[in-house]
Amino acid sequence: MVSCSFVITGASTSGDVILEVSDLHARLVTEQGNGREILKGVNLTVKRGEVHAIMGKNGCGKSTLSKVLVGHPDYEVTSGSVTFKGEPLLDLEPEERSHAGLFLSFQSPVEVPGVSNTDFLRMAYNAKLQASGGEELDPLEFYGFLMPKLEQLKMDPSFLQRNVNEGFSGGEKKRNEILQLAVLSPDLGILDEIDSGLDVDALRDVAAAINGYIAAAEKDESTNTPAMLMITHYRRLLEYIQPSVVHIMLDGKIVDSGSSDMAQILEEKGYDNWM
Ligand SMILES: Nc1ncnc2c1ncn2[C@@H]1O[C@H](COP(=O)(O)OP(=O)(O)OP(=O)(O)O)[C@@H](O)[C@H]1O
Repeated sequence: MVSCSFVITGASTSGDVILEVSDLHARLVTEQGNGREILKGVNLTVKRGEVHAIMGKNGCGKSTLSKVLVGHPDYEVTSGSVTFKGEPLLDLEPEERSHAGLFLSFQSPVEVPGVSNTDFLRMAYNAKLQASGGEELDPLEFYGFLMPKLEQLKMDPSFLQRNVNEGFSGGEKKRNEILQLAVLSPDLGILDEIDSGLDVDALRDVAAAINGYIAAAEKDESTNTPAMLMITHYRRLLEYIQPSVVHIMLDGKIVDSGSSDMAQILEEKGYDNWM
């Protein structure tokens, strides 16, 4: 079993608070949503070097939380606050949040016909470099940057020539999300049900790719220590990637937080234990 407790030593920034969510309320502003409140007072503190898992019943607001954090236009924050790396997050545009170091993996990654994976990754990487005043990488330089990432994640280079997610299997799409994560190396990576729809082997491969990313981030002294927030329904993922904290979310709120044992209790007793 590949297991990794993501408690990073070495980097001086490990342990700093990276995300602070305080009494966050948000409602839907889509036509069908009818202004319904989904987040009803979420509190969450994530420090560098930690992996947090959020588990909760269908429809309790887990994905909404992740989308509100990245600034999805379907939701409006009605009260509460979020700071990211010590600065207010909610006034930033989605693109600015990404450039600030926030990354959300898609639950159902979209296909982008006609755009090769390499070009897509290079555009995303260069946009981030540009935003921080860095110099863009040309295709050759980017290739040199990308190849070690592929090796870290044990991904086949043939992935790069194909169009983004076009014809990819479910497991390949999820691994491609992890490749994007590794290229952008965000301060906080949010993985929304990265394990959904995967068979046992694909889950192991995706978990190994995440652990590969974590191990590389651990060694890389040139970047700040990142943190991860994983939304999942299944304990199985947490057997491969051991979280620092597990949160239980019910009806728009985090109602309990604890060690990874909580996922075991959840499996045995169900959500009734918290209702
Ligand atoms: N864009 C939207 N339009 C209409 N309803 C929405 C939208 N986004 C979320 N909702 C509703 O808000 C509620 C919370 O949804 P959300 O996706 O956050 O739940 P979840 O906890 O991630 O659920 P699951 O575990 O099933 O993925 C659900 O009732 C959902 O139908």
